Amino acid sequence: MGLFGYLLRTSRRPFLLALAASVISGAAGASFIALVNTALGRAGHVPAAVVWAFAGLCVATVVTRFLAQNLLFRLSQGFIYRLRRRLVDGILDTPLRSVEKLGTPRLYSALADDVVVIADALPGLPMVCFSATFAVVCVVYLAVVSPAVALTSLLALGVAVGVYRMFSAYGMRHLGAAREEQDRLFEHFRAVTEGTKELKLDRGRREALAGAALDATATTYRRRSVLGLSVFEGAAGSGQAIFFGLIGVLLFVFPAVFALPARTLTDSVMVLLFMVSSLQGVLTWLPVLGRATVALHKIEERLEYLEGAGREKHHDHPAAPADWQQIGFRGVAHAYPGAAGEQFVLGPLDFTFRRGEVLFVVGGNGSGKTTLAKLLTGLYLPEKGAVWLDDREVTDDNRDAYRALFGAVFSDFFLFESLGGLPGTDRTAKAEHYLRRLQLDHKVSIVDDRFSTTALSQGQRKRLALLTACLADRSCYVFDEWAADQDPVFKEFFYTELLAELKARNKTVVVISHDDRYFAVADRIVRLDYGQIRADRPGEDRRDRTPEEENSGGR
Ligand SMILES: Nc1ncnc2c1ncn2[C@@H]1O[C@H](COP(=O)(O)OP(=O)(O)OP(=O)(O)O)[C@@H](O)[C@H]1O
Repeated sequence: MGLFGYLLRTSRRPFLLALAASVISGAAGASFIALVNTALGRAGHVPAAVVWAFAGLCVATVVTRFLAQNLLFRLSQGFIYRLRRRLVDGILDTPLRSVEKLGTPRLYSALADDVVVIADALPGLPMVCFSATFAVVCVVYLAVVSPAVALTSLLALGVAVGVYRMFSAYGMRHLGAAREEQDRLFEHFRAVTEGTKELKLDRGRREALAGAALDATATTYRRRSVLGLSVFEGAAGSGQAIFFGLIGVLLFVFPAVFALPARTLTDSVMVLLFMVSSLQGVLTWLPVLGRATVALHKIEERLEYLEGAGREKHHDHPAAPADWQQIGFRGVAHAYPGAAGEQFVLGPLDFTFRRGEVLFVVGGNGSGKTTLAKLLTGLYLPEKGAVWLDDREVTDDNRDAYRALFGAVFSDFFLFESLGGLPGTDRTAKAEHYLRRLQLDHKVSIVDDRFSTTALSQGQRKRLALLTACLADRSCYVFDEWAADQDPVFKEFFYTELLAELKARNKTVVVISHDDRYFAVADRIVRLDYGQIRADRPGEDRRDRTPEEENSGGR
């Protein structure tokens, strides 16, 4: 669907209002030209009514044009906001796994670039409406002056539209191909911004990635864009040439064939010149419209993907019972398809997480610990089996409330600067308390409900993430290799003080860890091995295992 159709569907009333204002403005503008011609024809004997009409049309053209522009500016800003909002809501409401499959570069590209391309194109819409109406009124005026001229102009308009459609189909193909390259460009940009250190250290990779690969993609993008935009420019040039040709026909052919009076000829040519200058703006805007149409298709494609992946329900479901006693996995399984057809499968798992226990999940790299944590926290939906909270199955209807039981720090955590949304009117005091305990009070303070800085070492940033999780005050915590970046003092604090404290407050704590030195603090240790639970035993019992055994079992 084109930009006009989309606007009509999503913002019918304001769009039609703006169109009406543009149409009135275009009609007033063209009538103004006709009036000028009439006044020129009277050669000094102009009736007062014409003078008043002249003044009225001056004011009407300017006012309605301003009104149309203003309405469309508002409409386009609202449209952009709603488009971004739909994308953001789509990302937040779509199951995490589907968002992961789409990948951040594609989402960034839609949010940051496509929306801006559309925003750039929208202000041109009033001009199109104005010019289209202007052209219609001019043709009507020409029909009054000379039906033959009007018919020829209509014919020229028809040819111009036909040529444009032919060109634009071709141009759109190239702009579409350029847009595909843009996703790849964003992937390279991500590699450059997130892999700056590695690229600085490694000239070979820098040249391969930031040089050859980026250049190749950028070159294809540029070539396709230039070709697509040039085709549109070509369409604009052809449109202009057709109108110049029309004026030539009027000047040199019509007087001979139709014996047109000189006055009629002058009027017609003058109107056509105004028409050409009014259409000129539209013609230069066509490439912008082409890009915007491609961008809109891309956004619609992303939205369709997100919506097709199934919306998660976020409604005001009653909170999960605060006194829950256990979370049960019943035949829970999750599979990641592999590149060469092979896949990693976690489960099917039958397992119970008990209230108030400290449970360590151990196992080699890639054995499925993080996947298990995502299933436990309700971030991944089980592909098979079900998660049960006491005697209630976690379903689409109550998953949002179920997720509210968890506080988590994943190994790829995101640190929010703001404390907004965290519970408690005294959260600043609590945050300051934890800052002292985590020995960050000399670095960070709370200013206006935000951390004064998050420009810290990775271990310190993880401490802030832990602080945030603690402020959320949930009944079950998941820490995915939290201590991996901590110095010995903080490892000790985490494993011996914090875990004990959380347990004393009847929290369930699931700790993914490779720190075999501290396995003894666990009430229970679960060892994963190639996606299966190989051992589920009390904390003490694992002492007969070597660290190598504890950490084996990945791919
Ligand atoms: N986003 C993903 N897409 C495809 N496959 C994935 C993805 N994440 C994980 N996997 C696959 O799932 C397996 C288990 O990954 P997971 O992150 O759960 O392991 P882990 O035990 O937490 O590993 P580690 O100790 O290295 O953090 C991996 O071997 C990998 O093949």
